[in-house]
Amino acid sequence: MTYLAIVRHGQSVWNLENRFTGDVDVDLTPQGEAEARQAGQLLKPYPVDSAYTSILKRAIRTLAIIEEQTGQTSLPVTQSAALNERSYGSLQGLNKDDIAKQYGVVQLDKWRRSYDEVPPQGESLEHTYGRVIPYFGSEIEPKLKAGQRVLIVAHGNSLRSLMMYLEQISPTDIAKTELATGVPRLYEFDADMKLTNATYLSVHQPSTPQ
Ligand SMILES: O=C(O)[C@@H](CO)OP(=O)(O)O
Repeated sequence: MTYLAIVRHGQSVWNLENRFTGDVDVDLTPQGEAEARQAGQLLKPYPVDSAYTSILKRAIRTLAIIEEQTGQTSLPVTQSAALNERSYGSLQGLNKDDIAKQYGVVQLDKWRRSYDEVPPQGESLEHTYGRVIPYFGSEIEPKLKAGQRVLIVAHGNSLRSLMMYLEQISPTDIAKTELATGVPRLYEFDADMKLTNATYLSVHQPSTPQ
């Protein structure tokens, strides 16, 4: 039995400004740092043997903050561009509301959430899947199969493609699947690498006495 935790980086400056970000290397906001700290607290009960992240600073810094919080500061960390956010091509830097005004909300939604729509000069989710999953299969899955526990800190769309693979989400259903910043998702596997549980970690709300 082992587990894999995935975390989308905390809020970035361009998340806050509602701009297409893709592979532009923008930093975390103070709120993004706070989200990373909370993710670290939630991950404390789930120590890992190694961690993976993209080569973009919003993910690298989120991972570093998580490590500080969990106390796992000497974790082996691998950075790979295979885990980068999908490229939004010529949409990068543009405001999403302005794009909605120019092209309509239906087109905006297709570019953001459909599986196969390709943003101008960018990557579709299908393209992103095509680089994330082979990397996961060759570098990360063998470690899980060997019983090691792994943390991946990456991006909304690179992780949505991984969620498709792990949870067998269809191209239609992935369009409705969102991943919030800084909220860890934990996958548990049995000895045959069969997924036994998938859950978001969240702050425990004490129940109100009846
Ligand atoms: O702009 C982006 O790169 C992504 C992630 O922040 O946005 P979206 O949610 O539109 O895919």
